[in-house]
Amino acid sequence: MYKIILNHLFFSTIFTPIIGKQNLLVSEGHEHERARHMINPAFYHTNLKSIVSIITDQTTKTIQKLLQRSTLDQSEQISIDLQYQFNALTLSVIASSAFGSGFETIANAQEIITQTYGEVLEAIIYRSMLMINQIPFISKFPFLKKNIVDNGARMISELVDKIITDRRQGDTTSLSNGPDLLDLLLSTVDNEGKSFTDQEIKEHALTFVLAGSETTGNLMTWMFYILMTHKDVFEACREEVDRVLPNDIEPTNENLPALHHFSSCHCIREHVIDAECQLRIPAGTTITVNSYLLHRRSDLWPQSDQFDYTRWLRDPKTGLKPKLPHPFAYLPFAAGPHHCIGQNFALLEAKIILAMFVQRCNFEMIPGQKIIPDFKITMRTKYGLLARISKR
Ligand code: HEM
Repeated sequence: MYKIILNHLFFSTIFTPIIGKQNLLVSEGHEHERARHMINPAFYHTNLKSIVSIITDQTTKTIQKLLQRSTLDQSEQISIDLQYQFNALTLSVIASSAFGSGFETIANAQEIITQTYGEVLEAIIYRSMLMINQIPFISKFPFLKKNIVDNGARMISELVDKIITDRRQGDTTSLSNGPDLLDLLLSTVDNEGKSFTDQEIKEHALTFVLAGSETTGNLMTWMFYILMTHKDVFEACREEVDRVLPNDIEPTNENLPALHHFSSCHCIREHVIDAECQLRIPAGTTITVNSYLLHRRSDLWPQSDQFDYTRWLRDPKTGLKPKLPHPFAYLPFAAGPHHCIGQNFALLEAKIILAMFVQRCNFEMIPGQKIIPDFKITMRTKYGLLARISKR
């Protein structure tokens, strides 16, 4: 048996222009271990409690905006692209959690994070697909969207510098009733009592925004695709939310644990992991696990191509989670030292968004559209997910 050491070349070459090199996603070895140790506590369940109000606030705003749009013209059948909306919502949740009130008060902050950040990412992915980013010599030539990457990255960097300075000076605060991710990054220290530098803080915050927006946005999109195509799943969720959160009560830390159905989410993502396996693979080899196929292996999962949330429900007698068919059979958040640090954050966020939409809205899919998975690091729907939303 060989321990396979992972090489994060893929992430470092592709995302460096926007997140730099001193962050969890890209760093390795001692630097990564130190940062992980310093940041881990922010994502413990107890510390995430203060994020709940940010998620409910942002979700309430999105629902209000969508319902207003859908009632503007009753005669017209307004169709809404849920993929676009969920990606925007999850981006505003993570940006509000990472940057606090600076995200709302600093001029152009929202525009830079929601628009410029997206444009830079798109340009980076475009250039990576053409292998430009991966060849340092060619990546310096001023063509194929290089100006979008350079100018956008500079604007984002200057904005986050200002956000950090403002928070240090006490000009901005967390948007929740407790410390946010920026507070944690500013206050945490390593074993020798050393804090992160401002450059490290900036890169970690930008990495949270990068790693924590579209991933969860796509999860929501696929969840709503399931709800709109599986009436039984939708009804089970609605029955539960009406029982646990009647009369549009907002999700809180107290009532969230009673939403059992909403904890059963499936996520799909291409990624690389550390693993032990029975193949002889030279040390240092980069391996990519196709989690889409892994999660559909019929030798591991009964009725593997069916969506069945009941396979994730806890045993009603013991309260225990169901046992996996193999420790590495389910890897939406990867495994090993680089596994997703934001897993608890993502599942908490998904649960709240799902519960509030099911509680307050009716939605149906626009007929005749093609839903085609599109693999670009994460898995989106190629043409979005068009739906009609109305007030319940
Ligand atoms: C459904 C949503 C999500 C999925 C499916 C997901 C999946 C993953 C996966 C597979 C990795 C490992 C990548 C690798 O092998 O290097 C990862 C890493 C990471 N994720 Fe997530 N993620 C999600 C949400 C989030 C959120 C909400 C945050 C932040 C709040 C976040 C922050 C990170 C960070 C910082 C890393 C790098 C960790 C490290 O290398 O030490 N993720 N994620």
